[in-house]
Amino acid sequence: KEAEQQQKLANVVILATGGTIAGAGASAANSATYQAAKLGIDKLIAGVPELADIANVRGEQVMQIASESISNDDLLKLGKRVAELADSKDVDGIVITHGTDTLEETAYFLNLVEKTDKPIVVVGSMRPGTAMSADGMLNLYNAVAVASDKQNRGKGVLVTMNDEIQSGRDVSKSVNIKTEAFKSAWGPMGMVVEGKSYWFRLPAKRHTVNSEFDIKTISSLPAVDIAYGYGNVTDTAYKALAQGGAKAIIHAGTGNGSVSSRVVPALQELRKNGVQIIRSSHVNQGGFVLRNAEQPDDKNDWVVAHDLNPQKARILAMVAMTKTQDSKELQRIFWEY
Ligand SMILES: NC(=O)CC[C@H](N)C(=O)O
Repeated sequence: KEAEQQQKLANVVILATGGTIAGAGASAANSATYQAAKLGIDKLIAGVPELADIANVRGEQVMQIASESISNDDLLKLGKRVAELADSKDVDGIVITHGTDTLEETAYFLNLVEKTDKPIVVVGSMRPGTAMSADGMLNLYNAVAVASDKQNRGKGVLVTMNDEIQSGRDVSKSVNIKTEAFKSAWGPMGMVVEGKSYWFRLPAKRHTVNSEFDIKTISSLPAVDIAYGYGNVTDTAYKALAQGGAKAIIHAGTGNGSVSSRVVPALQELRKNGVQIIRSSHVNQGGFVLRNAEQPDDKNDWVVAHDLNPQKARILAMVAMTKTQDSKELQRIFWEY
């Protein structure tokens, strides 16, 4: 009977990378003070015995770190392992446990480069498993449930936190401490309740199988850095980043991605020297930067990130620049993804 049930269940691999979902605190009252990335994947799986009812689950520890320390090389390593598993006939879905600080970056990266329609779900938690009212167990259960359901194929890389199914492209950590941390300016795509997925909308942007990018052909990512716009800003950071080797600089601009008059000449100069300048906005949600609004992008040969926040714009710029150094092509890519 047991063997029969196993045959019917989907095969889901959990790739563990660390974060709070693998964290541990000194006491149950420590919901915010704890160490991330302490528990191995076997302990995480053992902590949610109900997983065995919904999928044949196995785990792999890809790394064990807090996500603010994830490097481009880590992204490539994870992305290549996801692709290998997605190609395997006996894998139906993939879950990645991840720290929440850069979860949105990893989810968007995978959304751009994984050529599969199998569900890929990135998940984390806001409280360690040792805390009262820890959210990791349910988030992981929901992630495995979403990854094991064939109906969830072809919808891009997903993020399941706080009962919601979010697009890996759109979602962003918008609140810290609280468990309703992950939001998208365009709303969640669905809900996952008691392991069942309920869909309300689908992504309009190119992703996974419809993407022109493929992790299997990417061996390194170019340096792309971010500089922040604010009152009384100087051009020091922008120049330093270029000197440090940045091939593109994401301007995390005020409002419409506006650029201080004290910074404009340096950015024009950097562009002439070959550095791509990409204007985004650091407003909290719903940034929307348009070409030639606030700044003459056609004249300056700059790119706009449209609705992508600065950290997501960095991911897309890196991936795009593995294929093109042309600013018009870059701009096309920023509209399409
Ligand atoms: N809630 C979290 O996962 C944050 C812990 C840690 N800073 C990380 O991103 O891995």
